[in-house]
Amino acid sequence: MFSERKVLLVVNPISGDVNKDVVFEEVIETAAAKGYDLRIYTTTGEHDLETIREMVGNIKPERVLVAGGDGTISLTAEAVQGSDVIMGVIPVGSANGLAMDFGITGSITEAVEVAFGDKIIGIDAVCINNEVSLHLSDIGLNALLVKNYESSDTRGKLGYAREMLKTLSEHENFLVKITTANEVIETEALIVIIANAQKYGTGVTINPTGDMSDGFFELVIAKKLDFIETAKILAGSTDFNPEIMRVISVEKADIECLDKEAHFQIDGEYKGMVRNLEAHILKDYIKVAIP
Ligand SMILES: Nc1ncnc2c1ncn2[C@@H]1O[C@H](COP(=O)(O)OP(=O)(O)OP(=O)(O)O)[C@@H](O)[C@H]1O
Repeated sequence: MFSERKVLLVVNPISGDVNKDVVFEEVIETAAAKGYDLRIYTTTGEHDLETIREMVGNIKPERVLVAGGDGTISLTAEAVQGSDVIMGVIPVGSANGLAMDFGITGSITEAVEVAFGDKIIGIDAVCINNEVSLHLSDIGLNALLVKNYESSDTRGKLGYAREMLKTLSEHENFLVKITTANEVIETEALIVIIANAQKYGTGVTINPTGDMSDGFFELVIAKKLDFIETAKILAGSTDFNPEIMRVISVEKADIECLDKEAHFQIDGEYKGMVRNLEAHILKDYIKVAIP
């Protein structure tokens, strides 16, 4: 059947440990039932951004469905950004923090239903040193953990715990100067998080007030690991002890590490050591189908 309504499915064959056959079956069936002409792209790990961008330009799909982890979702968002295309998310990665923040937590069948559904919202992104962060980026402790985890050969929860202990013993606090439209903060920090979303892929909420569509991002500045403040975060409280933790909502910020370089990660990908970061919001970066 020839249809003017086209949908492109992007699948990362290696993400998570989920058999992608179920994804193919569900999407093929639903696309046919809804009268969509379906095209499929399987990522290769090489030049995927350019290829998806080119396919979107040529095919002009109404929607692009993406089945993968956070990495593949961010990549696809970047490829379709600037068009009117709606992105549908089928979370099948080892880290699905982004999908969790979109409220997409059910089965593959449910995710496919949502991806073809009518509830659409605009999602902001944060531009950090000319790179795009859809989710959570940071300098300090967690970025060092991402680095250690990436370079270790262990996987899973046990491997994560082992790298966490190693990271805690290696990490040193740093001095940071943060300049926003309203204030200049100079402080010692364990971590500074640039948060568009609320939760890390592990499910830990770090930014309870985060709203991906409000035109702001949050800076979460923590000076030390503190049981009470951590418990408050987990309980969704925002009433932090300012001596230990601050959360501020901004549209733009300059961050300077004053005494040494700090480890830096964007959306779970280690980016090396940095001295300076410039971050600003990219309002309404992409349209996403949500439950
Ligand atoms: N066909 C492929 N072969 C090997 N690597 C691939 C392939 N397609 C995509 N990739 C790689 O997969 C990574 C993205 O994985 P994604 O985030 O979707 O899933 P994940 O299971 O959550 O992965 P991770 O554990 O690395 O977060 C990218 O590094 C990308 O280069």
